[in-house]
Amino acid sequence: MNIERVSLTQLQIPLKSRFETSFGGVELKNFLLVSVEGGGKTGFGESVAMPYPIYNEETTETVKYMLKEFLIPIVKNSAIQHPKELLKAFSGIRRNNMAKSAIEGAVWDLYAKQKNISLAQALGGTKTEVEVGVSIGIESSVDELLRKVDQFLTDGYKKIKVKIKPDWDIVPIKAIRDHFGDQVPLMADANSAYTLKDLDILKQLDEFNLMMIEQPLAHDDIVDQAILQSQLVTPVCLDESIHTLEDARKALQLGSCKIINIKIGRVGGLTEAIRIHDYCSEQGIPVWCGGMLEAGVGRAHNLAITSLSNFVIPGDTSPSNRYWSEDIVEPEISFSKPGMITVPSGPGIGYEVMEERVRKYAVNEEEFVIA
Ligand SMILES: O=C(O)CCC(=O)C1=CC=C[C@@H](O)[C@@H]1C(=O)O
Ligand SMILES: [Mg+2]
Repeated sequence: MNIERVSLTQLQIPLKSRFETSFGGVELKNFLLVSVEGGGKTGFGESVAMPYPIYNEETTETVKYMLKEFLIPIVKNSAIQHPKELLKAFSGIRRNNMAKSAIEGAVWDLYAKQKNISLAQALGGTKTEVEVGVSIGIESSVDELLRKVDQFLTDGYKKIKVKIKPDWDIVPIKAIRDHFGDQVPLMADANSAYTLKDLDILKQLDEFNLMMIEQPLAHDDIVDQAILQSQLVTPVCLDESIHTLEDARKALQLGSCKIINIKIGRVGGLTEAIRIHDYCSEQGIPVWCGGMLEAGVGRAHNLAITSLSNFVIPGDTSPSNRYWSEDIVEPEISFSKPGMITVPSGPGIGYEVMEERVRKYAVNEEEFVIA
C-alpha cells in the first residue's frame, strides 16, 4: 500500500447534552482524528478513547503517545500490502487497542479509497441498510427518561438502551415497561456497576423481558458473569470484558454471555472486529455494534462494520444529530427511513470530512512523513 503521510489532529467538540453513565459523564468530546495519505487519497480514523481512563485504561493522551512513539513507526517500517497485516504488525505491542484501532481504521479507509470501493465492501459487508438503536444515559428523573424514550420511539429507533446503576435500575426499567408496554425492544447497560452481591436485583430484571443486560459485572471479569448468566433468563451481553477474539472464545466457552457488543476501538480495529464477528456467527451468537459517542468518522466506521451479516441486533449507531449540533462529515449521517441508515456505497467511509470544521474544532495537529 502507498502510505506517504500520517496526521493526528486533536479535536474538542461539545456534545448537545451531557451523557451520564454509571462511571461518570461526558460533555465535551475530546478525541484524535487520524488521517493517512497516499496516492492522492486520504483515509480517516477516529480514536474512541475518552479523555479520562473511566471506560477503559486508555485516554486521548495515551492514544496520541502510543501512535507517535510506537504505532506510526511500525506503519512506517512494515510496508504493508493490506490493512489486515496491521493486526500482526501491532501484535508486539500489548493492548492499547483504541490507539491501534484509530490508525488501522484510517488505513482501511485509505485502502478502500485506493481500490475505489466502499469500506463496507472492503470488510465483506453484505447489508445495504442497518437497523439503529439509541443509548440513553442516566437521566435526572424518571419523567425525563420517559420523555426521552417517547421521543426516540417517535423518531423510529429500533432498540432502546438505558443506562442503569445501583438505585437506578428497577425503577426506570419498570417505568418504561409500565408506560410503553412489553413490545418496546428494551435493554439495560450497567457498565460494570454491579457485583454478584447484587444478584437479587439483577434477577428482578428478569421480569421485564429485556433483550439483554449489558456488562452487568466488572470490566475485567468473565467468571462471575458466567455464574450470573446461569442464574438469569435475560441474556447477558459483554462489552468492556471483550478485547480480542480469544476473550470472546473464552467467554462463550464459560457461558459468560449470550450476546457480544463489538466496539471496533475496544477490540483493536476492524480486522479483529471481523474475526470476532465471524467466530460468533459460527457459534450462533448474535452481535451488535456499540458506540462510543463517535463523531462522523467513527460513526461511518461503525456503519461499515454493521453491514456484516451477523450484526443482527440494532447497534448504537444513531445519526449525527443524536449528539452533535454540527458533525465533521458531509452529508450528516441521518436516517434513510425511521430507525434505518443506508450503508454508504461511495469509496471508503462514504462521507466527506469537512476540512474547515476540523480546523474549527482542532486544538493541535502533528504530521509524520512515512515515505
Ligand atoms: O455512542 C453511543 O451512542 C453509545 C453510547 C454508550 O452507550 C457508551 C458510550 C461510551 C461509553 C459507555 O458509556 C457506553 C457503552 O458502554 O456502551
Ligand atoms: Mg456498554
